Amino acid sequence: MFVCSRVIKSLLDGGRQTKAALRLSMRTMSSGISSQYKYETLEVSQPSDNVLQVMLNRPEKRNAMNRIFWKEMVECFTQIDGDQDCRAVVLCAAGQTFTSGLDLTDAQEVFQAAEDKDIARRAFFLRELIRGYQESFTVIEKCKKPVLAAIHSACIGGGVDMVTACDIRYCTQDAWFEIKEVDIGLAADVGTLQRIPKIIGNDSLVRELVYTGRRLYADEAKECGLVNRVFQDKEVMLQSALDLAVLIASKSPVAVQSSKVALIYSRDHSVPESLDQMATWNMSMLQTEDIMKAVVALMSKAKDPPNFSKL
Ligand SMILES: CC/C=C\C=C\CC(=O)SCCNC(=O)CCNC(=O)[C@H](O)C(C)(C)COP(=O)(O)OP(=O)(O)OC[C@H]1O[C@@H](n2cnc3c(N)ncnc32)[C@H](O)[C@@H]1OP(=O)(O)O
Repeated sequence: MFVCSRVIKSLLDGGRQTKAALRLSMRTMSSGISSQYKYETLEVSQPSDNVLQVMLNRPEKRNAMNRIFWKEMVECFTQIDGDQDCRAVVLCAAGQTFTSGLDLTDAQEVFQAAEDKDIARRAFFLRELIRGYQESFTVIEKCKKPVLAAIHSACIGGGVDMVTACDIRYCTQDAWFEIKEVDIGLAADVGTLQRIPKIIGNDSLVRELVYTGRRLYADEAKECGLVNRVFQDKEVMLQSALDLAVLIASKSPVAVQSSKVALIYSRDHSVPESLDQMATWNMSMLQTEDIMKAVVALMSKAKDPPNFSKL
């Protein structure tokens, strides 16, 4: 009886919330998502309900990562994490190149700022700087909404750091990846070395790529598991990435976002620790109305997915 009344209540609430959500989403679309997400190096759009597209937008510089970009990534993904209307994100890039990585001209100026400091102060400055740049991509992992990277053409240096922090990677047939840092005399320091071994699970290949800076082309990237799908061109890839984001956004946000948190936790912890985290997490999440809604929809063979409330 209790379960039954909860089901009916949740269905009724769902109806009310659908209308409210529809009104809000119409309002959002009419006021324009770009007025809520104002960035210089990133263009944010809403291609579909509950889905945001974040596009690197310095095509004339091949989307090189300058200091504004490093700052805006943190602001943008923090904003997305708190955006109840967003349930999945597509990360793509404008122009002919996905990204040429670190903006070498800008970086030179940034490093020069510490030149006249004493050696210890310069070291502290650089440490803070690197920690800040690391955060620009870790924020993708901290954002509970799944982030799908749609990569075309060149993905160099910092680009590999960035996409390895994403949940899912698609690329075009003409895509190539380059862990370029060795060629500019440094060890990659903003995420690639920490994340890529866990993604492709081939230590020998990782070391080859890291020590040589050679290009990894689309087919090999798929073969080793860096990407899971390769598309003939950018347009087809973006449509497929959007379709996937829409599908993810149709699921319970409680289920999807809890899964992301658990997957990242378990990557960094032992199986027993991760099972414990899962049990503690789900002792709250199992009480969600989403389970009831999903089960009712499943059992009644509903054509459309249930309307899950904002999270
Ligand atoms: C704390 C440290 C944190 C992060 C560290 C990350 C490390 C890295 O990212 S290492 C990788 C650094 N990047 C590179 O070495 C790539 C350099 N660029 C290229 O190889 C090429 O530009 C290209 C990406 C292959 C594209 O070639 P093409 O299509 O022929 O374009 P270009 O004519 O070369 O460039 C057009 C325009 O963009 C400027 N530009 C390109 N890349 C960068 C860059 N990385 N930094 C700054 N500017 C870049 C280039 O200078 C041109 O500018 P103009 O004003 O038009 O001359």
